Amino acid sequence: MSGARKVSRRGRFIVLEGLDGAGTTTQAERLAAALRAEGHGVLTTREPSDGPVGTLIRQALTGRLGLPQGAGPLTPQTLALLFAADRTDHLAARVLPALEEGKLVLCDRYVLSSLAYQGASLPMGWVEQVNDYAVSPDLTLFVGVAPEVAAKRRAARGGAAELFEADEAQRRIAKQYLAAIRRRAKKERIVHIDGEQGIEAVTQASLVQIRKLLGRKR
Ligand SMILES: Nc1ncnc2c1ncn2[C@@H]1O[C@H](COP(=O)(O)OP(=O)(O)O)[C@@H](O)[C@H]1O
Ligand SMILES: Cc1cn([C@H]2C[C@H](O)[C@@H](COP(=O)(O)OP(=O)(O)O)O2)c(=O)[nH]c1=O
Repeated sequence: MSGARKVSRRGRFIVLEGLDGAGTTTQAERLAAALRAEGHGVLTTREPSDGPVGTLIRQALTGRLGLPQGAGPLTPQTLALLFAADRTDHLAARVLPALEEGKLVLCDRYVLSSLAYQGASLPMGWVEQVNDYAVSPDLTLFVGVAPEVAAKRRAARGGAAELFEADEAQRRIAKQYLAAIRRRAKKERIVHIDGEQGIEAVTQASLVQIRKLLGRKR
């Protein structure tokens, strides 16, 4: 990000991104296992985080906020600010300490999700601005799948539908991801992984990119 702070980080910050159902949760677990087996210290984490604001967001996404009768829904702006607020807590509580300890941090979603999801209904420049505090990842792996493929995988996975999971919203978010990647790729390393391959192939393609990062001098 333009105002990204320089923090002492001996570790590496790796982010997984993609549509709901693209397979980032599956890959985060598999990549962590593979990297730990190679002797790396790994922290797996996610956004929305498991902190107080992240927990509130997850309740909002599934309509479980428990608001009094008549209290309106959160506006897109409020939600964007909540994601950005959660991010600052998450960085302070989990990500930055692990990076300082020299760990590999594998994070399921980060700023690019805000640019794609909140940027689908708000000016992307504003969303970027409210996330200015967030440090840049060393590598982002975008697990790309067609919205129809992601929808089939969500249906097979089951579970309650969340706020952004309607088919039309996902098609808009897919386009927005590509616009966000074009915008951020000038300043950050973002690699597209073909997420329509089998699970193991996606893991191996991701490991190639992570090993490249680990082999590179800072
Ligand atoms: N490459 C893949 N091929 C086929 N199915 C997959 C693949 N990756 C994940 N899945 C399945 O799709 C569903 C959604 O995956 P998940 O990792 O939960 O997605 P996300 O965290 O991106 O929403 C799960 O049931 C998972 O087993
Ligand atoms: C981190 C982040 C997530 N989101 C959305 C993406 C998902 O729809 C939802 C997170 O829910 P989650 O359960 O993590 O999604 P999944 O496991 O299916 O990928 O929040 C945003 O809209 N903005 C953000 O900044």
